[in-house]
Amino acid sequence: MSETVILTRGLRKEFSGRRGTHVAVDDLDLAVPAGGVHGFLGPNGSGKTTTIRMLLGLAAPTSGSMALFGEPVPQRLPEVMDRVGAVVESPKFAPNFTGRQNLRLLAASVGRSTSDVDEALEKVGLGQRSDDRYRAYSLGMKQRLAIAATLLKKPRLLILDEPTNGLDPAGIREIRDLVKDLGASGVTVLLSSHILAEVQQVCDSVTIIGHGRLLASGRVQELVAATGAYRIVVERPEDATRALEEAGLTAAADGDALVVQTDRPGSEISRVLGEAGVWLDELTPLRADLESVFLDLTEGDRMGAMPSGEDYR
Ligand SMILES: Nc1ncnc2c1ncn2[C@@H]1O[C@H](COP(=O)(O)OP(=O)(O)OP(=O)(O)O)[C@@H](O)[C@H]1O
Repeated sequence: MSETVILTRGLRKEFSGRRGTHVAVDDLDLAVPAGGVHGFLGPNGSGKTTTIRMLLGLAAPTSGSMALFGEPVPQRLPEVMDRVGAVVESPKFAPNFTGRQNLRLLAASVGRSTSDVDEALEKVGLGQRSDDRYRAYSLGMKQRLAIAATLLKKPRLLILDEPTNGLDPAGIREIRDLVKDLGASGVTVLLSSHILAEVQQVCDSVTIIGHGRLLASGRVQELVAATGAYRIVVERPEDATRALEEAGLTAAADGDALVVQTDRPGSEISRVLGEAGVWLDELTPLRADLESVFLDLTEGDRMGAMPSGEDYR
């Protein structure tokens, strides 16, 4: 069985304010397996940052337990922190120094070499821009430098909290490609986001939360399992519709194709049509995408979390 890199059990965080107690994280069981990219998804205010802050010892849980690499945290954080890199808040870099100079300073303070710096800059693809001043960097370049800084210690777990926030589409694509490469290189990446399209393209597995509670967790392929519908293309749609209806199946026209809603296997459709002498050109199972799964699961949470009229993305 693969190692569980992040594990929480019954994790809870309450904030007390003038208006009483607010539960930001509620009985959360999180399990992130080693290797690949794990999406940590939820609408704004659902408790992602609070969970990450607790894992990193930046906030104290109200109750529950947490472990990183099997070691209880925060108790044993000092022992595991050299295996963990995190970009949670925007890191402070010197604006008049170049990206490379900033990283060299950092490397010197943590006992890393200039070749470690070069390697990290190479990995995040800053290339020649490494020698430009930090203040001239775009938001995406700043984000990549922040990731390069965490790579200096060659972490086995990388925690990125909404790394594409505020980036333009090109910047989002760059970070997405980088995260994908890092996951493929053997680093376990926890990627928090509320942008579904982005996560679906990079993540191997996901945890979806709403109002601090676990809503779903698993491999992306499993979460977006077949919806019980097939799209078929046949030469004689009228004959196909009739044959399917006689077999108790309904088919609705969808452009040149037909959509058949059924929980029966696709082979059944092909048998019914074959027996009626209608041959299939195409039969495709229709799948929900992660976005529809997410929207279904978090519908109530989004309504609670967002002021009316605001786009939660
Ligand atoms: N220090 C704090 N004091 C009081 N309430 C807080 C504090 N930090 C977070 N919260 C509240 O806890 C809830 C969860 O916030 P959190 O930032 O963890 O959500 P998130 O899922 O990371 O959201 P986003 O996607 O907007 O970053 C929110 O209702 C937030 O207002």
